[in-house]
Amino acid sequence: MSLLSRMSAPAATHELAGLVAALLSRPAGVAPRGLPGAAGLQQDCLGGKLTGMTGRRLIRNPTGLGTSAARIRPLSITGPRRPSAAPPGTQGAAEGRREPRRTRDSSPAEGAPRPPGGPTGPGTSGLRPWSARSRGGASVPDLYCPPPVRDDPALGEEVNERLVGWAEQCGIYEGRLDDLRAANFGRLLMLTHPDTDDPDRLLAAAKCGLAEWAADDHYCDDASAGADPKQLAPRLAIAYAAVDPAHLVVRYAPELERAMRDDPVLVALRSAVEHISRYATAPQVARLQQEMSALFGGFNAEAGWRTTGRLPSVWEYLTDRQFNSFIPMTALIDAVGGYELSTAEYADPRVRRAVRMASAAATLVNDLYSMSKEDADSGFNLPTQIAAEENCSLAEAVERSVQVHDEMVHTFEAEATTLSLVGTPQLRRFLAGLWAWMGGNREWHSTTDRYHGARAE
Ligand SMILES: CC(C)=CCC/C(C)=C(/C)COP(=O)(O)OP(=O)(O)O
Repeated sequence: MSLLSRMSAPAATHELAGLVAALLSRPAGVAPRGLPGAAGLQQDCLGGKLTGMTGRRLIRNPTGLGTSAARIRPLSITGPRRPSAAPPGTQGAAEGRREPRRTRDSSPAEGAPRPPGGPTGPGTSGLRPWSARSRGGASVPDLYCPPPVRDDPALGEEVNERLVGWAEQCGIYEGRLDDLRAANFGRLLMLTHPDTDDPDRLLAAAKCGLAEWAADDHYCDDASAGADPKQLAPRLAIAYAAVDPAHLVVRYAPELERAMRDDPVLVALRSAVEHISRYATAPQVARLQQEMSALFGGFNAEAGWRTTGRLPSVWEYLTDRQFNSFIPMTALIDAVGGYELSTAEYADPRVRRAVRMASAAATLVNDLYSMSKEDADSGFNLPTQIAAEENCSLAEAVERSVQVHDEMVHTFEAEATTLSLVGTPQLRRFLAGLWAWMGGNREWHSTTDRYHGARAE
């Protein structure tokens, strides 16, 4: 019996649950009475004054000529399937852009499809326990995590097939396409972005995620796929140029271009960013680039630990996991959903904190589920770092890792709740999107062959 199989998934009860459910069904800026943490709203983390509990928003909705498309109705991610608007300012702007085929509307309606796990949104997990899902008899870790909002295997399958075809064209995971198909990254995207049913939007985001994973596998983790810590930093510098184009003078540009075409990881990164740019606005693409730059910095830290043979301390590892995390994937939540969170709001330190907490917690889910695979790859994960530093058994270290995860999720939940009061409808929708992302991420990790297939066992 594996370590993970001895842990059971409990009811994710939480005192905020009912209040947050009430909050998410209200218009922005209207607080339910007695919301825990409301006092913290009076002051932001830098000591500055917030605009007030029930008053103005963190960022005002845009007003004036031409801004009506940027306003959206209050969030309900359990709404019916109807075509939604393209991201503000992007309609038909790029050649080849496809409109969403099926995208979920944000308005509630009678008879709307209910998510498999019951009520959703930050805080609502306490309303319905997330039931343990087992595979081959193994139960999941005891994690505080929402349920998936939507599980549509056919949609996941469609995205996955197209994704594997694209990977083959790029040349990533050569000779391992069957493993790639079985990992079912298409399902991950279907589960984590429930506010669109458009396979092409999901595919665009899936390509970004898979290209990031390919950089991790081919450059960082998997020596049999070419990973070499000594080569990592210069490789990543060039890889960043695939994400955010470098502009060389005429004499040298062809050599860079050749390098971009010769390396499957670079081909994948460039192609993925090109595809998502059909749906994302320029500020959304810039956000993705910024998060990928930080991701690559995190990859470099791991390579440093590998080459020096020094294990990171737990605080150091957790700091790296703030950047070397799923944050480039969560950064696309609004672009995939067909709306836009403004740069100003995404950059607000309180929003950054919430986004980092949620994305890092989702990454710790990866640490817990991928432990056996990482042992084989000599990769890093939180339980291993805790066991080494705190001189405890791996089982105890797993329990402590779960506590770290749960604290982050609780923190996100409370802070997302308060941010929802002062933010725009787009922010509220984005925060609910993060919550949904965490639920879908956990579901995928508990079922994917990447961590439960023959190689992982
Ligand atoms: C954004 C993205 C998909 C990056 C890939 C690296 C990353 C942040 C992971 C969570 C993958 O983690 P890890 O390196 O531990 O890989 P496996 O768990 O072995 O799949």
